[in-house]
Amino acid sequence: HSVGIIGAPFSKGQPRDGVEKGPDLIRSAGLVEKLRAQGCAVKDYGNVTFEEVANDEPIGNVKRPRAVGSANQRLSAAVHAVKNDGHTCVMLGGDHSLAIGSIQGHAAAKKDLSVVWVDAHADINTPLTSPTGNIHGQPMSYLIHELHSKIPVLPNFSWIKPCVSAKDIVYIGLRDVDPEEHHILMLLGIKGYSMTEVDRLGISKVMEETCDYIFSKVKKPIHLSYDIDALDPSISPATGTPVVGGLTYREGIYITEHICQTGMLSAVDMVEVNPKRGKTEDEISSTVNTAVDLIRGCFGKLREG
Ligand SMILES: CN[C@](CCCC[B-](O)(O)O)(CCN1CCCCC1)C(=O)O
Ligand SMILES: [Mn+2]
Ligand SMILES: [Mn+2]
Ligand SMILES: [Mn+2]
Repeated sequence: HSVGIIGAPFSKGQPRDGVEKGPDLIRSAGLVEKLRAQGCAVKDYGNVTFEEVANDEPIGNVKRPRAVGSANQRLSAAVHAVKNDGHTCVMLGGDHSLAIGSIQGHAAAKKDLSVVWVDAHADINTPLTSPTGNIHGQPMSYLIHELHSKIPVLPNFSWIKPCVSAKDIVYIGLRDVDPEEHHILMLLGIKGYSMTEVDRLGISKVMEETCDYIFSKVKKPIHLSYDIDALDPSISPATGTPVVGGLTYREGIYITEHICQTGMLSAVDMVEVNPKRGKTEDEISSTVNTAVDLIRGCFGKLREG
C-alpha cells in the first residue's frame, strides 16, 4: 500500500475547541511509523494551512460558512494532489465538515466514487434542515447530485460540485439521525445499516452486503469517511458528539479490514478526534490509539499476525 497523509487541523464546522488538535495527536501516536512497520510506503504531506476569516457571520442557519468553504477548497486541492501522486489518501481531521473537501478532491482525481460513511450520524442535513447550523452535520448534502436543488448559495461554497450519487452511498453505525435527515435518506433511498442492523445481521453480514451493494454494477473506488464517534463512547469518548450504543472496537476494526481486502479503498477520512472532550489522559489515548488502529486496518494490518 502507498499512503499519502494530509492533516487538516480545522474545527469551524462545529462549536467545540480541540478537534483541530486531531491530526498532530494521531501522528504523535505513531501512525506513520506503524504503517511503515506493516509494509506501507508512506508520504506525510503535512498539515493544510487554513486562512483566518473575519466577520464570518451565520447565513440563515449555517454557522462559519466562509471559513468552512475556504478550508474545504484548500483541502480539496491537497487531496487531489495526493491522488495524482498515486497514493491512497488519508485525511486526518478536524471535524467532519472536512469531508466536503476530501470527497471533492478525491472525485476530481477519480470521478465515479462510492462512499462508505461510518458514523453515529448521517451528516446529511441541508442548510435548511439543520437543527444546529453546524456544518459538520451537513457535509453530505453538498456532495450528492440528488440534493443539489436543495442547497442555497453560500459564500466560498460556489466551487463545490455535487459528485456522488445516492445509490453509491452506504452508511454504517447510524443511531442519532435527525427527523429531516431520515426523511432525506428515505426519499433518496440511501442504503444504511443502523446499529439495529449491526445487531440483527452482525458486522460480517453488514460488510458483505455493503460491498455487494456498492460493487453491484461497476466497481468504483471507495471513499471511506470514518467519524470516530461511530464507535461506542466507552472506546472513543474524546469526541464532540458522543452517542451511546456504538460499534465495539472489534466491529470498528472489522469494517476497515473488510474494506481493505476489497482492494478498492482509494481515500479515507479519520475525523472528530477531540482531546478536549476526554475527561482523562486514558480517555484521550484510547480514542487516539483506536483511530490509529482503524487506519492501520485500512492498510493491511491483520489481527491474525
Ligand atoms: C444529528 N445531527 C446533529 C449532529 C451532527 C454531528 C456531526 B458529526 O460529524 O459528528 O457526525 C445534531 C443535532 N441534534 C443536536 C442535539 C439536539 C437535537 C439535534 C447536527 O448538528 O446536525
Ligand atoms: Mn458523528
Ligand atoms: Mn460525522
Ligand atoms: Mn462529532
